[in-house]
Amino acid sequence: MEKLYISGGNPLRGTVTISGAKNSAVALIPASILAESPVIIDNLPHINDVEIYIKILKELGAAVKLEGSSLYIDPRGIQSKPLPNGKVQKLRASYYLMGAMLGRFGEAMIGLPGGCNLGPRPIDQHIKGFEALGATVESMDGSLSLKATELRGDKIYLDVVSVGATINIMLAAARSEGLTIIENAAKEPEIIDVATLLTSMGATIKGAGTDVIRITGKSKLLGCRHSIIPDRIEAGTYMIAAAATRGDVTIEQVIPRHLEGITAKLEEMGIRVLEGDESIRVAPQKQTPFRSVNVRTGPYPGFATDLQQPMTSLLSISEGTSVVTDSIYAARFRHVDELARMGARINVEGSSAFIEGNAAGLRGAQVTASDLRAGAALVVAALSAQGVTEIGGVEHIDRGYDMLEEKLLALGANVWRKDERVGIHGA
Ligand SMILES: CC(=O)N[C@H]1[C@@H](OP(=O)(O)OP(=O)(O)OC[C@H]2O[C@@H](n3ccc(=O)[nH]c3=O)[C@H](O)[C@@H]2O)O[C@H](CO)[C@@H](O)[C@@H]1O
Ligand SMILES: C=C(OP(=O)(O)O)C(=O)O
Repeated sequence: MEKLYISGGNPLRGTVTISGAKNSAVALIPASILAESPVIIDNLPHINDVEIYIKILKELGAAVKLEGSSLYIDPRGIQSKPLPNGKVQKLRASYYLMGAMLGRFGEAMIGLPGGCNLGPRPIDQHIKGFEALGATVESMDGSLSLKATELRGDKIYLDVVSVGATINIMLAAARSEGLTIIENAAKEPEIIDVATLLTSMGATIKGAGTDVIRITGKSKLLGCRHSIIPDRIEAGTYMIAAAATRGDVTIEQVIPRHLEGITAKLEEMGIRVLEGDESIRVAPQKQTPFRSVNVRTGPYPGFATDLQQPMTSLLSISEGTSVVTDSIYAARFRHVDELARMGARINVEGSSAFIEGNAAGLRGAQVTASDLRAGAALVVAALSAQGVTEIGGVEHIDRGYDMLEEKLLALGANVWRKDERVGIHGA
């Protein structure tokens, strides 16, 4: 069992380069299934979710080669096979196999997805979309079976703004006959990224990034080359970590517009953030305590729920009371009890955390990450704390942070990983 150790208190200083976005990568890889010639995806992050997806594609019969950060996928050998359990349960984004396999073969049998345990995460809107396109969807023994003799475009109004449903419907619609219109679509940058790939493959997609997306499908899509957008959640995590350690960090290879939600909140706390064209700097701070703020998560361009947990750590070391409300995942507060072990004072009521900030800071402790961003929250807290923090549940963090220790070490953090069975890496 691996653990991450952080001896806190070092201000992070220097530059860090952000990797390609996890939530794009895990949609672009299955999107390649729809093509009838090779797809090359550049700027691929080296994270566990991507590794699992590569294995799934190989299992389906694709020829896949990873060279550095470029992934070559030849989807021609892919066969329609059931994937009831196993790897699909290890990540959330395995649900994209439903849209992609349905689009390519007119059938799919996929186990229900895994991913972070954030409370209920239904996929009824995905199913509603597939049914509107002409598929019959049946639930059996923890899997969904989808079948369509013909996929035909339709108008689909999403009852809930959903990233996954928007992308999944786009995938199936890209190989459907005629026009599909998604209303009340999600507007996250990763949706534009997937639309760009599908357009390069030959589909016609208008309106991605707005709440109405129009997709005109093609019976045959071809391969292409595509570079993944920067990971705004990884970037936001480093911004928060820089502030929490009162460091001076330039975060490179980002799209600052994608970071407006977090930038605005940091500035409201009195933290200096300087925007470049493709970089963002969290500059040295005055020694006065950070101000408390209230945060409410929302669909993009609102404050990202995936940054709510690390933000809670920063607010724990600010002055005054902050209220953090997660309107996307009401139960996304499993990090709170762990932060309490480090001295944070947080009460959760309903979908809100009431944080009594303590500018004197946190102290190292033994903690466990229950999910990916809970892990990020604990890393931020540990970097700022006095003493050593031992973080378990590292496998969750590895789902989404590319070269975390290497990047933190280069910024001056004192971090190492220990596998109880083998010894120490990266000290
Ligand atoms: C792989 C991936 O991209 N994961 C992201 C994606 O997850 P994911 O795509 O699973 O999240 P959604 O955008 O679908 O979920 C948003 C909200 O809609 C609800 N909902 C969703 C679908 C549905 O059919 N029915 C329904 O009720 C969910 O329970 C949630 O409350 O967006 C989330 C919200 O930005 C992020 O936290 C995740 O990092
Ligand atoms: C919730 C997340 O991921 P997933 O949807 O893949 O579980 C996340 O990236 O914070």
